[in-house]
Amino acid sequence: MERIADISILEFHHRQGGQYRWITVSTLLLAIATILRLVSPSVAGFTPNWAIAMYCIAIHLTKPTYKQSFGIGMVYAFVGVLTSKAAFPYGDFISEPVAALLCCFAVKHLDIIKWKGHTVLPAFTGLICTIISGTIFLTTFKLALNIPDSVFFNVMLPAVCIIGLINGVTTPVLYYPAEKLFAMRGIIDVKSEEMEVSDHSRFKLNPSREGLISMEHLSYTYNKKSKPALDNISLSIHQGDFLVITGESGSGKSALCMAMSGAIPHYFGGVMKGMAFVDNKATTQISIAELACHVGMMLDDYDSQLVAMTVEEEIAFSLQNQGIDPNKIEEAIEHALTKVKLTEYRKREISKLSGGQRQRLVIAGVLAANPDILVFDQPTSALDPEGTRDFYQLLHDLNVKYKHTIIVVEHTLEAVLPYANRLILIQKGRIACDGDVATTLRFMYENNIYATAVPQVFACQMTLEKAGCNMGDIAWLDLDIAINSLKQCCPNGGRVAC
Ligand SMILES: Nc1ncnc2c1ncn2[C@@H]1O[C@H](COP(=O)(O)OP(=O)(O)OP(=O)(O)O)[C@@H](O)[C@H]1O
Repeated sequence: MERIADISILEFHHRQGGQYRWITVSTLLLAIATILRLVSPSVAGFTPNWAIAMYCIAIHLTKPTYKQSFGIGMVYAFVGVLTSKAAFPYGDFISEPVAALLCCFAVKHLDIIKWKGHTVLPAFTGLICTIISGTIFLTTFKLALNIPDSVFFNVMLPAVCIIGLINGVTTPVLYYPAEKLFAMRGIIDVKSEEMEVSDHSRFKLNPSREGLISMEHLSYTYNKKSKPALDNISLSIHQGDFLVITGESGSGKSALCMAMSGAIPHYFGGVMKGMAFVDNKATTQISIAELACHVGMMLDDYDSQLVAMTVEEEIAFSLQNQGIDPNKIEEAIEHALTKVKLTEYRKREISKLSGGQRQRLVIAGVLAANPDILVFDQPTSALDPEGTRDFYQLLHDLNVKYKHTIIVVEHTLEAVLPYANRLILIQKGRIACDGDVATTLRFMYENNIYATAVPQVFACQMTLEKAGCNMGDIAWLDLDIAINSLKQCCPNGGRVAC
């Protein structure tokens, strides 16, 4: 294992789309191939082999490993066998994985094959993979059904060569629009911006700070961006913290949350410098699935995280995804519902829940993995004041009663700050201030940085202080604190001592 002396210069490059994009792309193309196979007319008895063209395209676009390519070939074979009208279609189980592996080899090692500076690999793999796959398939067909040699050599093999030639044209013709489409949807990178993916597995990476999460000189620049979204962030988050992160729109708050959950760098394409550690492990050395056991995240469009029909099905789905023992699911559902106070809604359809209840359900689903840390990105943007108050009371319970560490990104600070022990102000991707709530609010007010977000009651205390009034040491985070503080300053209803 290689030791890294200066973690701030360590870089990690990642392509857009995440570790499972090979599944997304190959599955979508498989659906298209199956439809085309069923509806495309034949010309002089010949049709392209859509399946081979499509998995070659998927392998070109996502560059899977050999194991993953084998998986793609097997899935296409299954669908091929199920939809085939041939008397003996089972040769697909050999021919498709072999051709997929061949395509994977070509993508990894034969990218040098060029014509006038342009790659001709899609055409080459379309041709070769079809001929090899077809030959294997027909050989099994011949052996199984005892086809005479004369038919095999004079009819079947020439037919395979013709279909190979057709696929040699079809594959590149489909490849370029597919590349454009997937790049437009953000599933893959545009070819010209594609970068090598880094591998940190050979490094020995240990945090130099203590904490459930620690970030060391972390910078992150999204693909196609010149300015970093995060710029040299160093911080530690400790067990039991209730941390609020605030800052102007576009300052990098969500990016910071993404770096905590591992979506940066695992999903988003870009360049990360420095390192984020979760539970003392570098996020570049563990998978998103493993990170989800430590950090649970609720997105601002939380409805997109709901997938089932009823409340209990939703939580059961999360639990099954975590691989929880089926005998323990019942108990875990009950536990998660108790934590978010939704027990009485257990059988209810999700469509019949209010916005606040759906939000609690998302939290219950996140809690199913039993993460120590819960991250909420602008959770109350769709809630009314009462819903917002209830929501933060719930987070307070999760923090105090169930010992979860809470991280909240918020613009509207009044409702959340009474529960927080720490407030971070982000400005242009950097930490402008990190301290207890009163210290950061004072910094914002005095330096006029995002001062519009400072709660009015705190701004009032600052204004009185500026006027020379001594308002005591306790920060006015809500009206009750302010009233008590004022009562102490003027106990007999007298005038404030200025
Ligand atoms: N997927 C992305 N690809 C490229 N750039 C992005 C992406 N997401 C965010 N950015 C850019 O990164 C910077 C930080 O964005 P981020 O969403 O983290 O800000 P934010 O503080 O959470 O903003 P808001 O309060 O509006 O949600 C912005 O300049 C934004 O345009």
